[in-house]
Amino acid sequence: SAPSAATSTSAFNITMSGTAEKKLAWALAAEAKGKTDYSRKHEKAIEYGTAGFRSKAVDLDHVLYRIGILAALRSRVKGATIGVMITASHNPVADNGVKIVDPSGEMLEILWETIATNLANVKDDELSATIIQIVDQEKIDLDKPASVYFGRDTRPSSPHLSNAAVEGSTLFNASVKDFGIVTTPMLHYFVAAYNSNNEYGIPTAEGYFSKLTSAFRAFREEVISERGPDCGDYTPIIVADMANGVGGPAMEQMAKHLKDLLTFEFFNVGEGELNHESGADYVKVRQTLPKRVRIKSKDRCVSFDGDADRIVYYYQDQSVKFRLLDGDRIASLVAGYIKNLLDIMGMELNIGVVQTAYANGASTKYIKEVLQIPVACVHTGVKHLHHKAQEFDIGIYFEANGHGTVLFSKKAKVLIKALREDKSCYNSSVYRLAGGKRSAARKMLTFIDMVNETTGDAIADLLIVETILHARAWSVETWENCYTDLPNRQLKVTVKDRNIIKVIDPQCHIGEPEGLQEDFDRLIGLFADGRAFVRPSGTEDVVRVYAEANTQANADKLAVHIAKLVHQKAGGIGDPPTWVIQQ
Ligand SMILES: CC(=O)N[C@H]1[C@@H](OP(=O)(O)O)O[C@H](CO)[C@@H](O)[C@@H]1O
Ligand SMILES: [Mg+2]
Repeated sequence: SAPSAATSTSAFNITMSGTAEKKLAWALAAEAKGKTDYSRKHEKAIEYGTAGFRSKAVDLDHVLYRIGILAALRSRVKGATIGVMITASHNPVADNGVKIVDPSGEMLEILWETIATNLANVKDDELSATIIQIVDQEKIDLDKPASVYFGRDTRPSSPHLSNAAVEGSTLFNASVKDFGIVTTPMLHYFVAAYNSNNEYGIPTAEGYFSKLTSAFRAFREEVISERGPDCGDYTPIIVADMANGVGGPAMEQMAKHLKDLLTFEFFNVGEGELNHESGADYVKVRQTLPKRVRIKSKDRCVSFDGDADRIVYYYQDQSVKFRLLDGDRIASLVAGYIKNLLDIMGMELNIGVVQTAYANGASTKYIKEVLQIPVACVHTGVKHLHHKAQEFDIGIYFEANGHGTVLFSKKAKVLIKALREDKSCYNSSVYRLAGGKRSAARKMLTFIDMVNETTGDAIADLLIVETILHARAWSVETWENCYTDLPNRQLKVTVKDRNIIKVIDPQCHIGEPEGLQEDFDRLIGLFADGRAFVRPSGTEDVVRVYAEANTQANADKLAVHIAKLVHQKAGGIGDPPTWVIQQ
């Protein structure tokens, strides 16, 4: 409705328009409800970190309520639907968290992270003033409609926290749609699809599964029509560890769509504790099989994380040795295949891979030197990778932990479509038309429909990996033979204040404490192929240590030495780290 004429209120003795009245009334109501139902019960500050707010679930009531309010405000600023996902991803089951999804499905704009952090931390009786401040600063028109989509993971605390957020949004007059238990990438997709007026897809679970699986099927048919049904060393059987998270129900639904093409053997689909001794993070960090999974030698296995935005592959070789194919491997596989299609199409698009310091040095070398594709290194956190990848016509980004996707620019899509349709850009200097090219263009376009361009998506990534392995007629071993990983080790160190450590660049060189980088450098110099760095985690109260070297024993040794230095120079808590304890 239109703002009403200016009025004055005796209580505040100021002249206000209808919107100002509404602002005050809503802000006061929010504060009153906050005090009674969602009060801030502790003094611990919380920060919108690498992946939103994360903490012990019991500390989050007020945060979720306030984020519900913020989402309703953000929706008005953007004139679009905003997403709120309640999850703490791979964290233990007692944790929880929340992230906000912006209109085109990407992570919340960085400027608003500060606004969110401030709103989450103010005292109960400062809530109305803070809300008013946000409304004024961002010039938010409360007469505009607002719409918020909600999703949550399988944590026992999630329904309650979701309700808190829904109440916040409802109080600010947002229309609310709760998708219940969904994967994080599904919620990103729903938001993007709805805001695109269904151009990106239909914003329902069925719309999501049918978009991805139709593309998967179409791609297979294209490959089979070209080369026949023989797919060499590729086998369509996958052992899948779902970490007792949202991946279980989602994958079971997806598998139904593709039961004639892929066979799954599922483990950890909800019978046990979330992320406990299973899941992508457990497998990646420990470099070992998840528990409660039965596999035979050479079975191709995957693990998702708790909210199904990460995937890692692995298998056991003939000598029962665990072999990991992580996010770096997926990036290499995808980049190599896309480059190949571009070569067939004769299309000179600007393609790049985005990694972080956690990428295995061997993968970076392979992508640069063998695939001849440029590699960019950015700070940890998907938002950084996503933004960097947008600078390319085709940007492939993956964190080593298996979180990533592929982004295609508008220009890339238009050119590839034109080539497939053999119309508008015919004879353009960008490409030459010849036999086989249109088939490659068709493949690229179905590939684009199969990836989730809004964020890393374990289900979509599984489908693209399976597609490429099938198209290349590769086994998991052929894939692994592309390059040999440098042995590496990750450790955690608990310190009094992890933010004492300041990194100055994406490679994580240390700015503070002073002199620590020089100590690291001296140590690293003693190890062949040595590389090591530390950074404060954005999701856990620890400093993370990463080291790689020519042998596993050396990588372990380097990691422990670096961890000891951190403990010593940055206020370590408890005993200095040793490898035995960390295991
Ligand atoms: C080494 C590592 O895997 N770090 C993860 C982890 O962040 P930290 O800031 O390292 O806690 O969680 C993030 C969110 O899932 C993910 O983006 C990131 O890659
Ligand atoms: Mg996750």
